[in-house]
Amino acid sequence: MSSKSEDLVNEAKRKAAFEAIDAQVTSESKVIGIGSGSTVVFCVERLAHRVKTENLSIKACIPTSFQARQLIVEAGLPLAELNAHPTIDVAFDGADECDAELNCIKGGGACQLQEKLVASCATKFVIVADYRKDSKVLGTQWKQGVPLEVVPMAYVPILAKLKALGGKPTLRMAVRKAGPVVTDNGNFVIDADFGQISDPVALEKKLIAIPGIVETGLFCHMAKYAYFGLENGEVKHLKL
Ligand SMILES: O=C(CO)[C@H](O)[C@H](O)COP(=O)(O)O
Repeated sequence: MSSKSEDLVNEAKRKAAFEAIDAQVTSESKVIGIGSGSTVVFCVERLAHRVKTENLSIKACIPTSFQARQLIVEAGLPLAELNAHPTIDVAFDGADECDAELNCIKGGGACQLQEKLVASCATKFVIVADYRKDSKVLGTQWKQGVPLEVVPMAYVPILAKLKALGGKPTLRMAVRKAGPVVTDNGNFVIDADFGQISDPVALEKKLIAIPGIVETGLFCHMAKYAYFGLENGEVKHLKL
C-alpha cells in the first residue's frame, strides 16, 4: 500500500471508530469489550478521551488479546477479566470482512478465540472497519481464507479434513520467528480458503465439528451494528 492510500485507510478507521464509540457508549455502558487489531486502537483512543472529558464511569474493559490488554492498560482504562464480568454491555471489534447481514470473517490477527468469547458475552457487538471490509458475500474481499484456531497436535489431520470439505488450507507461518504462528492461547492457526461463502452459518457448523478446531473466524449473527469508514470521509452505519 502506498503511504497515501495507507493514510486514507487509517483515516477511515479512525472516523468509524470515533463514531462508533460516540454512538454506542452511553452513561449506561459499564463493561466494555475491547477487540484486537489496528482499528480498535482508535476505539480505545476515543473511549479514553471520553472517559477523561465526560466523567463516564466505566467499570471494566475486557480484552480479547495480549494487544487489547496492552491498549487498555496504556490508555489508563480499567482492565478486568471476562470471568469477573461475564456480561458485557457493549463490545467493539474490527473485522477482515463483513457481509450485508453483518456476518464476519475475523482472525487476521489470530485473536478469534478470545474475540468470539467476548463477543458472545456482549449485549451489543459492534463492528468497526474501513471500506475495504464492507462486502456482500464473505470471501469476496478477504482472500486469505477463514482463520481457524487449532490444537497443535492435530494440525495435520485437520488440514486433511479441511481439504476433504473442499477448502484450501495452509498453516499460518510466523514472521520474524521460525515456525508457525502461536496464538495467545498456545494454539496454531490454519487459514482455510473456501472461495466465496454463500452460507457462512452452514460452513461454520461443519468447521467447528472437526475435532481439534478450537474456534473459527466466522462470526455469524453476532454483530448488531457496523460502522465502516469510507474513502470520502463519511461513515456508513449498518444496524440489524
Ligand atoms: O480479527 C481480528 C484480529 O484477530 C481483527 O479485528 C481483524 O483482523 C481486523 O483488523 P484491523 O482492524 O487491523 O483491520
